[in-house]
Amino acid sequence: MSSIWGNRIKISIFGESHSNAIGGVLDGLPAGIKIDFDEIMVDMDRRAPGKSNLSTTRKEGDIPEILSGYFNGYTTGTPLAFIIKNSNTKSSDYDELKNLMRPGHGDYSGNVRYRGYNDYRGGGHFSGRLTAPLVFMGSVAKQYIMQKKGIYIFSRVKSIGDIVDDQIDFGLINDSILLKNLRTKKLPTINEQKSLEMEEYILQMKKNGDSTGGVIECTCINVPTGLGSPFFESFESSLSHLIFSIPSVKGIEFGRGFDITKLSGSQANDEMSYDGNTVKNYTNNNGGITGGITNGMPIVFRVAIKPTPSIAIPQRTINIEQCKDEILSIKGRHDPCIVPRALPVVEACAALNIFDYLIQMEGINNAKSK
Ligand SMILES: Cc1cc2nc3c(=O)[nH]c(=O)nc-3n(C[C@H](O)[C@H](O)[C@H](O)COP(=O)(O)O)c2cc1C
Ligand SMILES: C=C(O[C@@H]1CC(C(=O)O)=C[C@@H](OP(=O)(O)O)[C@H]1O)C(=O)O
Repeated sequence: MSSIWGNRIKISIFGESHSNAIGGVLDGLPAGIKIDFDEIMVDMDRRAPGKSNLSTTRKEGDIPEILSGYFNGYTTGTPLAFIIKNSNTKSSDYDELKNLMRPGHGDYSGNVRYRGYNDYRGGGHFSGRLTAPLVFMGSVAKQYIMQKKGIYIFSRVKSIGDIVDDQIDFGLINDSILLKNLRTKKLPTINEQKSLEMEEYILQMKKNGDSTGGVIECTCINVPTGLGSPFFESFESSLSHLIFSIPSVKGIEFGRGFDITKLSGSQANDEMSYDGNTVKNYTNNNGGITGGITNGMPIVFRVAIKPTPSIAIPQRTINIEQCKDEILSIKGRHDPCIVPRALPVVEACAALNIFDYLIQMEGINNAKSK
């Protein structure tokens, strides 16, 4: 099935951008987790539409309504089911898009895949809106892994177009980076001047009726050593599976990523030492994962987000009703850049992946062994 993920936990999402509601089910949660809804709303608001001039103008509260699995302030251990209402739909924006396929969106491939039965309004089930349930479930996972293991996840905008933020030395993640309180910012960067340049660039693209993409860098610290497996259940592969579920993602790289190929072995290897009882690496070129298994260093990965497909600049496309070529200029409400709203979604995927493996590890550690 296409909308379910997980091994130890199972998550599923449902709904369409213009249906009554979207939602999800998170199954496999331990009983007795206290959920802080104020904390969850911080992440929901970071993703929600209509919050800034860098976003689509559609306005939604994005308040999750719990249907089951939660009682007297704690998870019950049974499936946590919830909905998020859709209210500010404007389906007339999509009248002509029933037959005119938006280049870069899922309209044509989705029409073929679902034999024309797909709900095309607002992108239907293909919409970036379906990332709201992911953020809710990821936020619950974040709270669990933070409370249990002190795992902390943060992300920043690494680049927008050709504007690139400063490098972080991932061998040396320290409080000064964490204290920058990245998640309160509109376009979180390490170098604040870069953030201003990025904003200006996005607004220029918006004015031109165009859009832009960028790269998100996500870091997870205090992740225990030993999560993952070699081959098919490597930590990287399950995380990539989730990350590629985010509409608009075109790539992911870990640690030094593709650039590691430019180093020699002696430069690329992360040399090791004991720090008391803890094993540390002097560098983190492998992004905290070796052999498909976490090695105790921060997990560091970057996600490539393409430019928003729906743009006002006229583009060539097809009319599937009349089987002819046409020119399309899209007039609805769209994000000039998806990156700022996708940050909490990327963090949610990281949290859910860690959560899934932690539950497995705790099962293994609780089992009797010789
Ligand atoms: C948070 C978020 C917001 C998005 N907003 C828009 C949007 O306003 N307009 C648009 O055309 N695509 C938007 N997208 C991207 C499309 O949903 C996506 O490009 C489309 O489903 C096709 O999937 P693909 O890009 O993975 O091939 C958004 C994606 C996300 C994650
Ligand atoms: C509503 C959201 O973003 C939407 C994502 C989206 C798309 O094609 O992905 C298209 C737009 O939908 P509409 O045309 O209905 O305004 C965005 O506004 C959201 O993410 O919550």
